[in-house]
Amino acid sequence: MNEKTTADLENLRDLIDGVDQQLLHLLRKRLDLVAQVGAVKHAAGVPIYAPQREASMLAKRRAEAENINVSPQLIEDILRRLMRESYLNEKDVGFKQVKQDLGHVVIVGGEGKLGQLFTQMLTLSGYKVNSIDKNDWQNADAIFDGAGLVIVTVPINVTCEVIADKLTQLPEHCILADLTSIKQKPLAAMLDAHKVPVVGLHPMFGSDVGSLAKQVVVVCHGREPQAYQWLLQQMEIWGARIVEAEAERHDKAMQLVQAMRHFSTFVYGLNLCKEEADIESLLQFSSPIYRLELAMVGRLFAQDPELYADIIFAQPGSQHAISDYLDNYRDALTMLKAGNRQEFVTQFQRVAKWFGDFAPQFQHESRAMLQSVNDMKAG
Ligand SMILES: O=C(O)C(=O)C[C@]1(C(=O)O)C=C[C@@H](O)C=C1
Repeated sequence: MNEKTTADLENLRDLIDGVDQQLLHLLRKRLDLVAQVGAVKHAAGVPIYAPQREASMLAKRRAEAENINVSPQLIEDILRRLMRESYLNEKDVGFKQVKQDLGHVVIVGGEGKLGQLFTQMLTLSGYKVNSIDKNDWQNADAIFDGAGLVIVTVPINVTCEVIADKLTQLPEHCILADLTSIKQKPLAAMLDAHKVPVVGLHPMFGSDVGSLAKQVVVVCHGREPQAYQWLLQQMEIWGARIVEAEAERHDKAMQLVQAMRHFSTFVYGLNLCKEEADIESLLQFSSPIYRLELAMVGRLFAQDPELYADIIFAQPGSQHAISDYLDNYRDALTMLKAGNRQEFVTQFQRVAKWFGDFAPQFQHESRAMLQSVNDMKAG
């Protein structure tokens, strides 16, 4: 670089620094306004996530961006990231307490990660929350006395046992709920153990989400839904999207959404390990999609094996789904070994037709993800 180029670049970079600093101050200003919105929402019990406001705001900003020759996607990306920050900040002010005369909440398994998250959210909403864990059962009577809501969140393989053995003497009007990732058996166990309000919940997210905004909670109704309506409303205030489902339909979907997905990820990791793949080289030669794939596989092994064993072994039906997958894999391998390229193209087209409009939709969604994977690269 000659001297003139160096000087020109330096000048321009100084100007960019100035603009970035202005952006920083504008961000501070926006965060302060959002904090005020949080306080207003908290007082009125308005949900943290406002989808209509988001949609209309994004549409307006996109149109304005186009008018001044800024990419609409750029402003959308920035605003979506800012709104993620809003969810976190608005959460800190706390939430309106929907049910003020509840009595306290007991979380069975409150020391677990999901238990801790629900403890945090309920506490932020003004409820008194007690936890009962493995070593506390000798104090059970005192802990449950006066409880208005009991939430069970213990490992799947002991859930029904804990419900049947320990939760048959709850206070009369207490609501019994669980957070297990399968629903038929725990719901049946709860209905059996407890004669009054019962509801099955499945939070479709990990405990590290930060905020519940836009996160799905599946609700399988048990008994006396009017008694726990407030709980669903409370979760909506936290930003969650409530999806009602029959326990059977939910469990069937989980065979694919959870059991088969985690099992194939597990086998993928197992295969890399047995083949002694060199992760450093894989990273070096990764395309963004492969980087994302490695992240998805690798993150599994950063977590608790017991949790995934629980999910994978929870339903015998999952074995059928996984076994069908293996059959299809084998057939596809036979096609590959036979060098049947035409058959591959035919099958590909068949699947593409079956995906229909979802295929381009998923391509569009994954493009944004791949770009952020690329953005994260440094050095
Ligand atoms: O306008 C609101 O209701 C807000 O909470 C603010 C805000 C934002 O950051 O602009 C954040 C979350 C909502 O989903 C919508 C918009």
